[in-house]
Amino acid sequence: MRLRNWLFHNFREVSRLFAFEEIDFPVLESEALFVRKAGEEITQQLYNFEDKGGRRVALRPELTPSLARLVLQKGKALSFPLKWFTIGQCWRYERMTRGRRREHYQWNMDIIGVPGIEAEAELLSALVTFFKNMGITSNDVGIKISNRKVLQAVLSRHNVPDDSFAAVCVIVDKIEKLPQDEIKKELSMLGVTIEAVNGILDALSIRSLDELEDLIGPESGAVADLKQLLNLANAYGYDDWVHFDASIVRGLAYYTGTVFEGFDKEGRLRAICGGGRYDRLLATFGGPETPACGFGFGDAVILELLKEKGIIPSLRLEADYIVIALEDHLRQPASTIAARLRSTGHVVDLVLENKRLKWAFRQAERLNAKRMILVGSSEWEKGTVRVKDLSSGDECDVTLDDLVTQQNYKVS
Ligand SMILES: OCc1cccc(Br)n1
Repeated sequence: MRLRNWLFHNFREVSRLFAFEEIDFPVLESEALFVRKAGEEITQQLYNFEDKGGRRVALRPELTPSLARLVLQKGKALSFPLKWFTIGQCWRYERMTRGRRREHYQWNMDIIGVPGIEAEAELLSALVTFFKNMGITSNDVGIKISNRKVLQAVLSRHNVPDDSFAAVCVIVDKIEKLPQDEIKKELSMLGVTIEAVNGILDALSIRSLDELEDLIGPESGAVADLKQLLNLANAYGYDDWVHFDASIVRGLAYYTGTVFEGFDKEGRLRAICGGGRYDRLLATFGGPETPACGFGFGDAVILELLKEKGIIPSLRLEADYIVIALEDHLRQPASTIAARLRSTGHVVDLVLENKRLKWAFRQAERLNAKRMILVGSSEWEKGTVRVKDLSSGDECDVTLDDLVTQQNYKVS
């Protein structure tokens, strides 16, 4: 929990810095929100069931569809653009034999209502800010960016029907995970000719925007968008973090334009985060055409990376005081002392049972307590308590008022 809270605090800090509003949605949604026909792994592993009311429901596998539903539900009450973020638990149903987690937490930031590439540039800046705040450099992590319009241009050149586009993207996203003949087989099952498949593979191997311009020309706007995105990256000061890479398509069906993916440069981990533009999603839920883009950032890979880099701080509990009544009849004064110290903002661990002093010293170590307050009858009869500094061992007797106001005494 300390690790998770530290990570989420950093997610929240970046979201706050970018003036994004936190939102939340139910973990349990109507199954229909996630049913899509593009063959995505995320929809094939839906943690879905029928509830006692006979409803088809699912534990959400991602957050973006819920966001789209909320935007539509709020409708005219919203003033665009929306800059929303959330951190939410997501689920999938994996066979346990695969030994993979069925739940994880995802940080999402989304900008709704901005058609321009400025929205993507802002989201990428948030990602880079997060990485830098965590002590990660552009030598450790990069962000590959591309645009699905590249694939769209290639497919239309080969007369692949538009309604296969999403399914083709889902298959092409697996290009580095499956053998090439498996990819070719799955694509040909979609009616993609072998010429088209080779056209796709050629396009994905492009590594420069000039090459891309030669291949698809200026019509789709992909080259212009990517050039402007790289210019904005330079203006923000994160150009050394982002690279055009045509092989990036991402595996979610609803992306329509820019796509991006954070990766570790040692190439040992799965994608750290990913996102893109999804201008059609709200329309598919019956809403108006609404430009939108966002990213998802899971809690698993980033923690693996931070552990590998050895940059997770020691997340120790830090108590100021541990208070112990040395005899049972002193329990009430001990409670009064703890309450008075806490009312002035001090972190106090009050020993609640009859414990030996040896136990209290071990507890103090566990809590990294700075001082111990020993409430003993002879001191208490004189209106004082014994304060012991747990690093120097020095101690002195102090009245309760001096203890709370930290005046008229010094124990180093
Ligand atoms: O990123 C895919 C995913 C979705 C839900 C739960 C888990 Br674990 N992983």
